[in-house]
Amino acid sequence: MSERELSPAVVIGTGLVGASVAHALSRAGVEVHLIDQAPSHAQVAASRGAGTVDPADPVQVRLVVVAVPPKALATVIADALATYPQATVTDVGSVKGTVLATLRGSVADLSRYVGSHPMAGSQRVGPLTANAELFIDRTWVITPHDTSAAHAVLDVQELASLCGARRVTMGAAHHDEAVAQVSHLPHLVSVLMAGSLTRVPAEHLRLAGQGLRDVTRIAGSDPQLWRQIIDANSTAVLTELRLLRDELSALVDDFDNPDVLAAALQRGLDGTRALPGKHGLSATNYARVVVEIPDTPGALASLFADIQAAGVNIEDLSIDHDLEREVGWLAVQVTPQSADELAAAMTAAGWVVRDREPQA
Ligand SMILES: NC(=O)c1ccc[n+]([C@@H]2O[C@H](COP(=O)([O-])OP(=O)(O)OC[C@H]3O[C@@H](n4cnc5c(N)ncnc54)[C@H](O)[C@@H]3O)[C@@H](O)[C@H]2O)c1
Ligand SMILES: O=C(O)C(=O)C[C@]1(C(=O)O)C=C[C@@H](O)C=C1
Repeated sequence: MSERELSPAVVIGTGLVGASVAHALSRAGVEVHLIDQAPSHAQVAASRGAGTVDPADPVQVRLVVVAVPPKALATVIADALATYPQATVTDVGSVKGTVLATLRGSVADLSRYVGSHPMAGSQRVGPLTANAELFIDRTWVITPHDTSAAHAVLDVQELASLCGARRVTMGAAHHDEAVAQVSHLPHLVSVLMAGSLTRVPAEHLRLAGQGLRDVTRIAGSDPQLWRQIIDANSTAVLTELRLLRDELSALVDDFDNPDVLAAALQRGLDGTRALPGKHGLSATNYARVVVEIPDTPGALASLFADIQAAGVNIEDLSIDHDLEREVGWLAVQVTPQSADELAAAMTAAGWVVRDREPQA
């Protein structure tokens, strides 16, 4: 149950993020009403247990979560503030400053509005891709403004907590500068890399391994949504793009100097180590144990049961699929001290352990 009363809540925009919030709130016992410009999206989300499409009594509503594309945010937030007179209104948009500026120009009293942004999502869209676990242990940025009421900030903090996220509070402009660096520039780099594959012959693409898939996953996102995100934060993104262009130019210009390449590779490694690890703690060096799994129903469940029986804590995991054979590989990341023990237990349980390697 919720520490603060957020019930009943309304979620407007029931795609990936909105429906995921709705699932998480419903699971926490909050009564959730779903609204979407495409009624079928709200119906699909409701049929999967995210809430109800029955309308809420507007005066009873305590919380409204707006999860529509960036261009529509300011209008929908302003409408929600007018329609639900007692509710705290938040949004989950990827950019905060431009939305706040538009609202300041159109809404007299913004005290019940507090922006927010869960740093979790995927390259997919729509209610079928939603899940209640999306935000667990992920960062949820809360961006109060100078006239946000304290109770509204507490409501949004409670929302993030009910979704299982770690809260970070900062101003809208600071948020936008940060996400240009950690989300929007990475997105564009992934897009440029994936775009370059359109000139690579198919026979070469067959050689692609997990590395290329890691680098290009987010380029598979909805171009329309991302056009709106980048447009809404264009000044900060352009600053980052220019810095990266200068770094790329310096590498190209001095490419025959082995020290320049060595420095670039080392800097990349330093960058990966600077990233916080699980639960926001500093990055840990895990070891990877890679186990082959047949592509059959129940194989993963029985593998997880054997890992649990071995008593080893999984820190992270990923699955890679063989393009030719009907198998996949589950790479389980564990502390270096547990890797030998896990590899031995897996082998004893009849699994094929392909690799056991320390990870930088
Ligand atoms: N995709 C991500 O990884 C991610 C992560 C965090 C935040 N966000 C932000 O969340 C918001 C939603 O993104 P998403 O990925 O869930 O997209 P989505 O396309 O899955 O969902 C958007 C939903 O909003 C509905 N919609 C559009 N205009 C509307 C309107 N005027 N009124 C009511 N409903 C409307 C659409 O029909 C759709 O169901 C965006 O602002 C995005 O910046 C996205
Ligand atoms: O695709 C993912 O894994 C994401 O988490 C997407 C991601 C991100 O860049 O971190 C993308 C945009 C959102 O505003 C928040 C999250």
